[in-house]
Amino acid sequence: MILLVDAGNTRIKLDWMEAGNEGRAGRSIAFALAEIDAARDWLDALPRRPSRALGVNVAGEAVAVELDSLLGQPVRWVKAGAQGLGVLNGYREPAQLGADRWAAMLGLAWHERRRRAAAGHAGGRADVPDSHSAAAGQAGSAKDLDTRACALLAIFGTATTIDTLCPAAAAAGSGAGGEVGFEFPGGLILPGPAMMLSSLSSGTANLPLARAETALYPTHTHQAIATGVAAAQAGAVLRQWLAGLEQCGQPPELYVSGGGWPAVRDETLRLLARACAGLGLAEQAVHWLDAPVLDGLACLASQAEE
Ligand SMILES: Nc1ncnc2c1ncn2[C@@H]1O[C@H](COP(=O)(O)OP(=O)(O)O)[C@@H](O)[C@H]1O
Ligand SMILES: CC(C)(COP(=O)(O)O)[C@@H](O)C(=O)NCCC(=O)O
Repeated sequence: MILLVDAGNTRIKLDWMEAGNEGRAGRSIAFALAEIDAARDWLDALPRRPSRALGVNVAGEAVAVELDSLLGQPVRWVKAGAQGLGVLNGYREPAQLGADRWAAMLGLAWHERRRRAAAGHAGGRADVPDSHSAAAGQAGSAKDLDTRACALLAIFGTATTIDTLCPAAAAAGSGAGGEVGFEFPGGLILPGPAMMLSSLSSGTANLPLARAETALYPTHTHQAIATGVAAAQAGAVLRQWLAGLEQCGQPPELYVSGGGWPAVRDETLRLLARACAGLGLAEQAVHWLDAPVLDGLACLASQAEE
C-alpha cells in the first residue's frame, strides 16, 4: 500500500492506493496541521501499514519534517520535471513550477484520457465517470468529443492556479504506452478567494472580512467585497478559457477543485454560461475533481511500480 500526500499552504490532503492498482482509494482526508489528531485517526484506520509514501509539498520544509514524523517514514517528495507520463512542462525552468501544479497536470491528463476513452466508446459523447459534473444552467453534462480541445484546471486553494493542458503535436508528447500526449503551456497564479478577502480587511482601515452572497449590483459593503472577489476569480478562469478556445478552436473542458470553489462557483458558472451564449456555443459542463494532485501522484506511483 502506498500513501499519497499533498501538502498545500492551508491543508494537507492524504489518500492511499494499492500497489499495482490504477487510481487511488478515494478515501482522502484534508486537515490543517492544527488538526493533526484527525490525521492520526485516519492513519490508524488504514487496512495495513503503507510500504512507502509519495508526495508533493509547497508548504515549506517544516511541514515536510512534521509529515515524515506523522507518517513514521520519509515521504518521497516529487518535484516538477520537464516531462513525465506523456505531459510536457512548458515552464522556462520546469523545476520552478509548483510540485502540486505539476502533479495536478499529470492527474488532469489521466482524467482527460479516461474521458476521451469513455467518449470514444459512447459514440462521441463524453462525460467524466468518477467526478460529478456541475453543468452550467440546465444543460446536460455530455458534449461532443473533440480531441483538439484543451483542458483547463482551476484550483481555488490558498492561491488560485489556472492551468491548461493542450493535446500535444503527435510525436512530441505521447506517453510511454502511445497514449494521448499533452503539453502544459503555462498558467496563472493569483491569491485564492480567502486570501483576497483577508487582504482587503487587513490592508485597509475600514473594510471588514466580508461574508455575503454575490449580487449583480452589490448594495452593501460585504456584498460588494464578496462579489468583487468572486468576479476576479471567475474572470481569470474565463480569460484562460477564452485563450484555450482561441488556440484550439474548441471550448476547453473545464475542471475545478480546491476548498475555495464554493465561494466562486455561482459567479464562474454564470460568467461561463454568458460567454457560451454570447459566442453561440452550447453550455459547458464543469467537472469537479476532489483531489487532482493526489490523482497525479497515484499515476506516478503506479508507473514506478512497473
Ligand atoms: N475546513 C476548512 N479548513 C480550511 N480551509 C477551508 C476549509 N473549508 C474550506 N476552506 C477553504 O479552502 C481553502 C484551502 O483550500 P485547499 O484546497 O485545501 O488549499 P491548499 O491546497 O492551498 O492548502 C482555504 O483558503 C479556505 O478558503
Ligand atoms: C502557487 C502555489 C503557491 C499554490 O499553492 P497552494 O495554493 O496549492 O497551497 C504553489 O503551487 C507554489 O508554490 N508554486 C511555485 C511557483 C509556481 O508554480 O510558479
